[in-house]
Amino acid sequence: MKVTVNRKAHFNAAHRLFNKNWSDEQNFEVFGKCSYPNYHGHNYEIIVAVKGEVDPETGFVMNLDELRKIIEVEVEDYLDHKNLNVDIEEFQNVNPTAENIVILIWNKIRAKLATDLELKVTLYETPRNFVEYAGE
Ligand SMILES: Nc1nc2c(c(=O)[nH]1)N=C([C@H](O)[C@H](O)COP(=O)(O)OP(=O)(O)OP(=O)(O)O)CN2
Ligand SMILES: [Zn+2]
Repeated sequence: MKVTVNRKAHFNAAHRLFNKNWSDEQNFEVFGKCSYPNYHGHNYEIIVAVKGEVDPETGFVMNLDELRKIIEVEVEDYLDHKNLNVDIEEFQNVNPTAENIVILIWNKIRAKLATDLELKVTLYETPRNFVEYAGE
């Protein structure tokens, strides 16, 4: 019997969505206001869902305090109050869309979890725009 444990977190970050090979007009056509050159910010919310068997000795799938610490180091310390285009190595040549941000977060958390645990990350870029990634 598998159970999913969830932990919410948030970070604030600035970004600009654009393709460097396109003109400002082309970028505005595709990315709209998100392509403005001087960046803009979002209050990102995440839900980290870890699924696995309940350990009969602890009653835990995993200790949520351990998950809290992983998120703090891998997500909050890494992304909070950063300019994603400028400060984050992975976005030097990759557009920091919600899709690409959730993949980055998933990869960083995945590397810290036991292999028998399943992981899904949900990222809210705005209260109405959100993406999900489970490593498929
Ligand atoms: N597939 C994607 N589409 C869009 C992304 C994205 O990351 N992936 N990102 C953006 C913008 O960065 C941003 O999310 C849009 O912000 P905003 O216009 O404020 O979004 P809302 O729809 O929530 O605002 P409303 O008030 O409802 O207009 C765009 N597309
Ligand atoms: Zn944006």
